Amino acid sequence: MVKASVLGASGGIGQPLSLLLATSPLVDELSLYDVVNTPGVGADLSHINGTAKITAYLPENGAGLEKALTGCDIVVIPAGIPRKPGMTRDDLFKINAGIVRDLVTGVAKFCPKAFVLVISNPVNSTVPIAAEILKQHNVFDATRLFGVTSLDVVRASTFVADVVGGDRTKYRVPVVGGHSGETIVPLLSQITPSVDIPADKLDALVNRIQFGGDEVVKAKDGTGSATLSMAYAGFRFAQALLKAAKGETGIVEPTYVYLPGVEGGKEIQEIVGGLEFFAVPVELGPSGAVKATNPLPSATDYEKKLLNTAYEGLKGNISKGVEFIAAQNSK
Ligand SMILES: NC(=O)c1ccc[n+]([C@@H]2O[C@H](COP(=O)([O-])OP(=O)(O)OC[C@H]3O[C@@H](n4cnc5c(N)ncnc54)[C@H](O)[C@@H]3O)[C@@H](O)[C@H]2O)c1
Ligand SMILES: O=C(O)C[C@H](O)C(=O)O
Repeated sequence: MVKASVLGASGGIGQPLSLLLATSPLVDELSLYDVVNTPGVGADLSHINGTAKITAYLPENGAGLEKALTGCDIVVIPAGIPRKPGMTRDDLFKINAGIVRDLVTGVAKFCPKAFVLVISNPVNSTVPIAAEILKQHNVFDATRLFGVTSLDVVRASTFVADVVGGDRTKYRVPVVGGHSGETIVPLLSQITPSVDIPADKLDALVNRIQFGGDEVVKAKDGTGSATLSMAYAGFRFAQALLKAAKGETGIVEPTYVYLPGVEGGKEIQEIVGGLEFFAVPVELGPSGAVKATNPLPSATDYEKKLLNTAYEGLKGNISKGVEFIAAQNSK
């Protein structure tokens, strides 16, 4: 019996992500939680003749979150405001930091052993916030907390195929670092199946992967950011985790994790200048993150330059999240 929950289920990502989870044979119960509209979204999804039972909750002064989360094995969090043109993901911190703090407090209380998948931006900071909250409640297990960076991986496969041709579903690109602009580092020298990116196309391709989110924000012209591709990517990661939890082996997906708490992470932490959070391809298993793989030593000189820039950006983003919680504790 697998219970999944989507927090922010009525939103642009939440609805299509919930649709995908509702039709997954790996989910037995899907609980939808949002501050608005979950009765309607829940009624709608409950007419699908899938295997998942659909439940839907509004806050009800805290009781709704408790009911949504109790018994959950996996919690996906796309709650929070999206960007408008001209904004950075960090501009979302002011509002989304508090939303993630409160929702993860619910996770700590009502389903402390669940896998937690954070989509809400800025991921580089909201995942450290989630970790601090779970630590505060003495339930932090780094192998169960994931920043979802799958959209960068999905985009990388698509954009590589746009440049070199071939089957876009087959390219696997290790994308490491974080999830914003220059903290997103695609290791294009390690694509499988291997491809040669023409030297004169490399800068533009890397830039497109790093700033792919901006393309959508611009095209949506003030109405939000990527939702459908994000739902696809978020479902892809959730599904990988659920398959691994059921015992399927050999599943490796890039994700933003707390390095010191994942096997293989400490050695990566030394390379990335001591950063505690970093996205790398992670082997998934029944308990979540089984092993962080380390593609960094094989990075080309070109990629090492990108990595150095990413380290700088991430450092500030991570401490901003950690300090946000520390400041609240000292009040
Ligand atoms: N990780 C990624 O790759 C990635 C990709 C795309 C978007 N995002 C981020 O995901 C977030 C959501 O984007 P969206 O387009 O779905 O936004 P949206 O505004 O369409 O939906 C957000 C939903 O969150 C709900 N919400 C707000 N506060 C809440 C709370 N306290 N509890 C529960 N629900 C709450 C809102 O009611 C809304 O339904 C944004 O922060 C966006 O930047 C991340
Ligand atoms: O660009 C955004 O703000 C949303 C998301 O992080 C994305 O990469 O599409």
